[in-house]
Amino acid sequence: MSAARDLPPEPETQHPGEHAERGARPSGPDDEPTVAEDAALARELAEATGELLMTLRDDTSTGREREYRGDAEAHDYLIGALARHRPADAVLSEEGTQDPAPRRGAHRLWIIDPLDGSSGYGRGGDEWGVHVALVVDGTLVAGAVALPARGELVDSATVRPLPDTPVDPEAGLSVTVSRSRPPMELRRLAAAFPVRTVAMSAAGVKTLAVVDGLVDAYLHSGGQYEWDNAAPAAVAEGAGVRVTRLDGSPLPFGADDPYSPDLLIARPAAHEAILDVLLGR
Ligand SMILES: Nc1ncnc2c1ncn2[C@@H]1O[C@H](COP(=O)(O)O)[C@@H](OP(=O)(O)O)[C@H]1O
Ligand SMILES: [Mg+2]
Repeated sequence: MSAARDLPPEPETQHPGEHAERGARPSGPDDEPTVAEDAALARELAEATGELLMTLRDDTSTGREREYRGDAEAHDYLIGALARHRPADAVLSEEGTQDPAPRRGAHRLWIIDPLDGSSGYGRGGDEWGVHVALVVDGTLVAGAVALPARGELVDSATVRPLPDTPVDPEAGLSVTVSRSRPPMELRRLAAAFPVRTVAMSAAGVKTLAVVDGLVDAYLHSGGQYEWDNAAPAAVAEGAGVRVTRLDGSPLPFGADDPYSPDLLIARPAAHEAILDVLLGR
């Protein structure tokens, strides 16, 4: 037997859009749910949490109290539902404990943001969402994003593939960015080609703007957390949209520290054009 054959197998680095069969089981025993079943559960839970948040929004007055209750009640609902549907799985939630011990080394880890864009929710706007994603052995395999006030609900297994087109350097690119924390990299992009900046709140709202073909890219720097981008990244990759950090490396998922420094979510040609500028290629 050769030395190479004695080595343990390479860890899987598949992302949702790369599964040959969208329903394939990524790893683990045969009685585990398939990716399609997990994506369907993510969708069902994001939808139900969104309905809960819509009811709460209509029953409370504008402001911080609504925001806090939205965060807490959506978290409690999702934690309870995951405990019923997937009792053996670990969960990382924005509103949960930050102690990594209970989820460290988990085979299956749900990463949830029960209410992304909570300040917009508190104000009564429509730029907020629910994120539910699943990471298996460190690989993002499924996710769903609900934007209940906009009537949008997508999951990584059934999202419509986004067609790609070449970048026209004369026309430039449209890039959605955080309304409150726009990235400083915009200046370097604008020096290379025309950039139309579109400010939006909430990571799911910006990601779905790319997935729906309304803008070419979503660029963020200055920090975020895994719960902000796990489900959006899963849905984007399911649609054939590229998701990386600004240095071109994969986004981290399942680390002890859920901090996620920066990201670029863009259709393939736009992703390449933007990284060419940022990396000086
Ligand atoms: N610099 C930063 N540090 C930490 N979190 C950030 C951040 N910039 C954005 N985020 C988080 O990313 C999500 C989307 O932000 P934005 O709307 O500005 O794009 C928000 O999540 P929450 O609303 O769940 O807190 C926000 O808190
Ligand atoms: Mg968030």
